[in-house]
Amino acid sequence: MEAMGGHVMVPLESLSLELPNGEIVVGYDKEIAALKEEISALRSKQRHLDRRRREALDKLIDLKGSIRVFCRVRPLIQTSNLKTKSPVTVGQEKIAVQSVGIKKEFILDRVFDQESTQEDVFLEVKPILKSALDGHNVCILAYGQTGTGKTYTMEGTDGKLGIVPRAIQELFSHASADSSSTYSFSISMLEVYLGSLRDLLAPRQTLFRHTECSTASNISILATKSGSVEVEGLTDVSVPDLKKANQWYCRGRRARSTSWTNVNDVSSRLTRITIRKHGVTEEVSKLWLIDLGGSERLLKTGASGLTMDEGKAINLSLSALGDVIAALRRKRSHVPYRNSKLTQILSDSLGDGSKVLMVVHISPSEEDVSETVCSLSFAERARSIKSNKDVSEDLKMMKQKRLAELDKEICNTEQELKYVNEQIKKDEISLEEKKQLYSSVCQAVSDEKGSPRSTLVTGHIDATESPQATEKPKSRLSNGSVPHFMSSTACSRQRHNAGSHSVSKPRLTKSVTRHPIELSGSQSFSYSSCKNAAKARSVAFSSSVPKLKYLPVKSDQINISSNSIDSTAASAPKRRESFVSRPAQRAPLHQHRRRMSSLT
Ligand SMILES: Nc1ncnc2c1ncn2[C@@H]1O[C@H](COP(=O)(O)OP(=O)(O)OP(=O)(O)O)[C@@H](O)[C@H]1O
Repeated sequence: MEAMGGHVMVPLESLSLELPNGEIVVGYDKEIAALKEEISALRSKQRHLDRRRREALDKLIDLKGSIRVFCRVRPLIQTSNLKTKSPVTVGQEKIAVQSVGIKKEFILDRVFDQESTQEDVFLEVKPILKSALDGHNVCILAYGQTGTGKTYTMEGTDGKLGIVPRAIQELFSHASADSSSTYSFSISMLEVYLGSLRDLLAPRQTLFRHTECSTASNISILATKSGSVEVEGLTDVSVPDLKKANQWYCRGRRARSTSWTNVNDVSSRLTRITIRKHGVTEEVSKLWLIDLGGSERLLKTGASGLTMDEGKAINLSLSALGDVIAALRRKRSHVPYRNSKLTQILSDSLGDGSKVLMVVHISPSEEDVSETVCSLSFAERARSIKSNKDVSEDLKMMKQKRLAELDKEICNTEQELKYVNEQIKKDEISLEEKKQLYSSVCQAVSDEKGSPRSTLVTGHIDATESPQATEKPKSRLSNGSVPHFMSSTACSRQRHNAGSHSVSKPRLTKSVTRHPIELSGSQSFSYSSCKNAAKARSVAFSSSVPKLKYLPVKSDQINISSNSIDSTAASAPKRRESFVSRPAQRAPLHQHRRRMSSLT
């Protein structure tokens, strides 16, 4: 505090605030600095945990195989009263087909029986979605004979949502829970029919089935030098929230079902979600969700004409996909992506660093048994991991143990991350509240009418009777009902008890800390005006927000007016921010002394 023309100058950082309940708020800057420090430490922990989680997930997926194949058996649809035994027997990772002249067993990564629910399937899909959020390109494909449930698995029905709507939901919920990064998503949908591509989200849909199909698409596939693929001309809609994403997804579904009538079984439908993760660097990844055309063989259907062409096209597309997967599995240097439109589009999402999940669908009916065997043979070939039957028991056990360890590590890290994320959110809210409170005080200063150099009346101090109290307040501990930083001082409690008349007078309190109020160096506080401003402002504040009340004076910084020099004056730091008292509002010295002593 300095003396200026008979006015007492109080360092701005000495400011304290009084809450409506009489509590005194002190040490704001320390609180804010501590919070900032804590948030920064939590963020660094968050990055560390996220790295650990990613590494564990990568290892887990690699160990499980970057091309995983599941099988789902559709429930039996009874076409006649004749009850026949299903040729299919299902285990957890095993499926046996037994019929006249057929006895085969297939090993896959996971088999879902007829009773499996959409939730069961999605639970197994979830880890791969995390991989997509971590920056890997991911492909989830539904393969199988017509009518075996591909669309049911991918899209689902109203009450039983399939993988696509659940995945969209999961992406948004993950993005909102992850405070370490921000994500943005966009969606595209297209259909591949007879080797042509159709944009399902284009503003106007072109209906074509026969001659138009070769000319209707203006989509072209471009491979960039870096190996990524651009589908030029394909509509890509940015979706800021789940609602918008669902709206566009439904629109794409409608476009598909209303335009190319009756081609659903011979066309492949692709939904692409582009994930942008904004952090220090931007990571872009693609999540492809694909409902492939029916895989039945042409000979069986006895097709001719257009149906024959459609069958050939889908067969070409599926066999090209099979060839690509086989080449990838065998780690061949040449992967034949160019053999079909489908594999060209997916070329950067099936290869190195990508994760592929294929859900092969089969019918439990006796009449479909040969198609079932074909589909399962395709499935087994596609797996990147050798069948367990070729692996020794010891190795199997070791693998299971390692998988369980990684699973546990991911689970624990996610728990820790969840806790850290919540803590960051809480701290950020708390920090924001404190900053707002401070900015309100600053606003009170700038509201000072007329003068940019606002003044704060602190009371007159006689040269001979400078305050002696220099000790810190004994306790600022919370009484439990308010945060600890808002605990009352002895002074506030005394004043609160003393009645309202004393409240109206300017007071001196000890300041404990500096307050980093963002004022220009020339600004200072006027007690009276601030009090009024703060009172007025308290309408806008929540009821718990304090009004400016106190005139904190750091006693060891108290300086005396020009003609009476305090002994501490020489050592007192001179600050540009100061509060100047007005003689008319000076408090008698004895009042001041009493108050100062009450602080001890
Ligand atoms: N797991 C299941 N649970 C209950 N109903 C199912 C299941 N799988 C398929 N269905 C039903 O079987 C019928 C055929 O399924 P769906 O249309 O999904 O087959 P699809 O393989 O997509 O056929 P397409 O190749 O013609 O598109 C639908 O009525 C669907 O609701």
